[in-house]
Amino acid sequence: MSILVVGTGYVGTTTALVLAELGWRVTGLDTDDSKIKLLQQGSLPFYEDGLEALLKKHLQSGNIRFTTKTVKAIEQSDLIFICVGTPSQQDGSADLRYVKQVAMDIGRHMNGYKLIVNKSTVPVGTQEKVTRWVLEAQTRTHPFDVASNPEFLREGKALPDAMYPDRVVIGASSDHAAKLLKALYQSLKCPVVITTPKTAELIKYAANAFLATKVSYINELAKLCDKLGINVKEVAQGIGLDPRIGSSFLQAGIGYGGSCFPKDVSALLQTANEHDTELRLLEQVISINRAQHQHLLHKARQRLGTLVHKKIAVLGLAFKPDTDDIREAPAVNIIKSLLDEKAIVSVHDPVAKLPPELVHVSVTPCNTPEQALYGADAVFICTEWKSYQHIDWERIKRYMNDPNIFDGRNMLDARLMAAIGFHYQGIGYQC
Ligand SMILES: NC(=O)c1ccc[n+]([C@@H]2O[C@H](COP(=O)([O-])OP(=O)(O)OC[C@H]3O[C@@H](n4cnc5c(N)ncnc54)[C@H](O)[C@@H]3O)[C@@H](O)[C@H]2O)c1
Ligand SMILES: O=c1ccn([C@@H]2O[C@H](COP(=O)(O)OP(=O)(O)O[C@H]3O[C@H](CO)[C@@H](O)[C@H](O)[C@H]3O)[C@@H](O)[C@H]2O)c(=O)[nH]1
Repeated sequence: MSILVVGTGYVGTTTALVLAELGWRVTGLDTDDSKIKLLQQGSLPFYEDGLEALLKKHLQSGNIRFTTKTVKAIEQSDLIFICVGTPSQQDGSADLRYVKQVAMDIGRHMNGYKLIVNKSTVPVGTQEKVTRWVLEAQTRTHPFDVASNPEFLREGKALPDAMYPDRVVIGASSDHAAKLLKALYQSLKCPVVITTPKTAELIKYAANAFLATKVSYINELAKLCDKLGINVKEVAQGIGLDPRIGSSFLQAGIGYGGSCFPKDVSALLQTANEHDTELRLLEQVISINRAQHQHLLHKARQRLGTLVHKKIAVLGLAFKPDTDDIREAPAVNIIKSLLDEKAIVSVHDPVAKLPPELVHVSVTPCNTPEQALYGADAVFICTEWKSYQHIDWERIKRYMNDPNIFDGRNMLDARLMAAIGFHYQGIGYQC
């Protein structure tokens, strides 16, 4: 079976490499020439631990190759994964234009049976749309199936998540398609949920919306903890030990970001709207999250009186550690608010870069955290990079103008920081 993966972003590249590791022959296709050139040379177009070694291994083994030649790639494949982006539109719904383009390309260049598998996160009913788009584009009739196979990997953990998934979800409308996909994944040794395409599509949104709800729930509780002088981390531990609740996604902070939770919760709400259904809980999840980063700014304003002309060091730009992805990163909103309030901002992140709209404004990008912290009136921790735990805080305190830490990820030890002489505040967590 010859496999084509269309879209070589975070999901497509990981999928292609894991399939290559499982022994399949895989082609990665992208319209972005610069990404393909990098991949052909054995370099990743994004930061993701462990993937580059696998890329080099399978370029050598011959299990993987990359191309921008759409027609040839489609003609030579039996199984095609769609892994292109599905960004938010103005109204919050998912933009399916890239998925449509791929479906039309496949239809136009089909030369025999193809199993088309959609891995992009798409609204319920998209499998039917893809089927229609392929049919409309066909110039000669060829049989095909369209299945839904949502992806659950996390950035920063993409390789282990894809190699050892908790489950594989297959939404297929034919036994043939379900059997082919089951066979493809059989060596993964995890539960396989075989269902309808619509159910598979909803499972993906329901999973992300549930996890986002957990985050907004603990963030709401953290606000109460602040008022009551209670440590939210202990509350999270105390409730998380109940297996019905579970300990994951109970880390309070400045809110969830990234390319998935914000857009997927909005898209699910939009689907509900289209079907005259109110999802009031999810409306609140979104609104809590949108305001969450303000909580940290509020604490700083209260402590410093004003942020005007205060020197603020922001540690961490990425929406979470171990990735360079800054899509919907809370740090970016915090920096924009700081600039609006005329603060002087310096920023450090081990891998992520400032977005273009913040490059030519008065934000100083720094190569080390120490550089960012020099002369600062306060530090805002926006991403819990492990390396920030290893900063020599005692030494750095001497170089700060005013030793204030506003820890948006509750990553430092409040008591230790206070003992060193810092004024330390986390989210629902302080000394
Ligand atoms: N990033 C994640 O952690 C993650 C996890 C699970 C699911 N998802 C979902 O997977 C999908 C892809 O996400 P991503 O983060 O990998 O996106 P991405 O933006 O990193 O990559 C998408 C790629 O598709 C390419 N592309 C667009 N149109 C194309 C076409 N016609 N032909 C060939 N290539 C084309 C783009 O050039 C880009 O390289 C989205 O629906 C997302 O919601 C993402
Ligand atoms: O206890 C927590 C856990 C997460 N977050 C934040 O939530 C966001 C999302 O984190 P995470 O889920 O780890 O990252 P993603 O890579 O966005 O992965 C999510 O989105 C992917 C794309 O759909 C899915 O495949 C994954 O299963 C799902 O976890 C980040 O900003 C985190 O900082 C918290 O604030 N507190």
